[in-house]
Amino acid sequence: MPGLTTSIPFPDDVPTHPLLVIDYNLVKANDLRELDKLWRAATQLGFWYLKNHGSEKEVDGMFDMGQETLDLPLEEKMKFEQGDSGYSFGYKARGTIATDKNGTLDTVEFLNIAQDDALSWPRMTHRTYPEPVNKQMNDVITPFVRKSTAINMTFLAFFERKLGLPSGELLSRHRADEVNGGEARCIKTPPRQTALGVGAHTDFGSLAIVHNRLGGLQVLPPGSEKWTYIKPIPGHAVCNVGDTLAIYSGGILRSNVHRVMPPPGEQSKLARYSISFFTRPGYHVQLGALKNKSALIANAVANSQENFEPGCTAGEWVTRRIRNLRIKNRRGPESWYDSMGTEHKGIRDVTRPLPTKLTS
Ligand SMILES: O=C(O)CCC(=O)C(=O)O
Ligand SMILES: [Fe+2]
Repeated sequence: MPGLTTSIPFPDDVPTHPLLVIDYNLVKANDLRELDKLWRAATQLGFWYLKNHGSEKEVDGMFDMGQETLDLPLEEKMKFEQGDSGYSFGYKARGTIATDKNGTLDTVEFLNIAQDDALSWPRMTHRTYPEPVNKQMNDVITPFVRKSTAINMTFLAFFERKLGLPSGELLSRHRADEVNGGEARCIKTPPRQTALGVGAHTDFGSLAIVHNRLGGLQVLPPGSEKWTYIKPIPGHAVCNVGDTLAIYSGGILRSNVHRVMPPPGEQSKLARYSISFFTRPGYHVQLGALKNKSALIANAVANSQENFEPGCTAGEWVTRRIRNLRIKNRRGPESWYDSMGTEHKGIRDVTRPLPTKLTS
């Protein structure tokens, strides 16, 4: 089992950020103390560990499938490349995305499999995939997508209640039977890298579930200027809030900046594979704070300097965000894109607050 060759432990001399541990069994049982902890995690850092997620078998299968696919010859993988138009599904080659203001290229490759394709299999909704994906769709990928979707829908149902939204307001924006940008991802970082793998970013969609066996994922905690590792804990997923949920909630739910570095210490000798699942709203759903549906959200928007009105649909949003990342679409070494996907001239320092009003 590829990722399990974690013969090298996470070093104990690098700083790590403690995350709250949420027990999925207790969340499903509506345990009030656990739900309170989940709310704190989602509103303060926007990251938490999830234990008892019940998808260990599917996650192991995803690591095997991901390694088999990403270890294919480049020529084979390139037949499924995403291109530069902002399309999310398929293969992303190394060196196609800038990780900083100088245009330093990324060192990771990854494969995105659309939630829609996994759920409609063997009927294609968006696109085709390499053979190892097709082979594992029934036994591994579709069950993984179903379980991950169920987890995120459980979280959304809870957030909806806590945000004072009428029942269904968040869930109906993330319907699995409407075309959407949800996807499963496998990322590969080759051994012995020194540069950033995935540059500082906030996730584009609503919720992410990340499964890691090696270190590398880092967060920049609010108010801090120090990037710190999130230590992988066996059997625990790392969950986080993304931008579209931050937008709907008027910033109450926090989409925190994070990045992927090469694994720390001796672990850097190993190739790093990670498995993630992203829930995104339906393509045709309009983005914007749900301030007319909840007094809590209206109040949060009134007290915030941020712009929660990108003025587009979730489909347009994700396309724009991805398109802006691709190195071929960058207009100069000193442009950067804020979390609303808007291009800015000049040097961005992610430890500095974003400009208050954005013209999107
Ligand atoms: O590989 C990881 O640990 C996280 C990846 C990530 O942040 C992403 O794909 O958005
Ligand atoms: Fe991310």
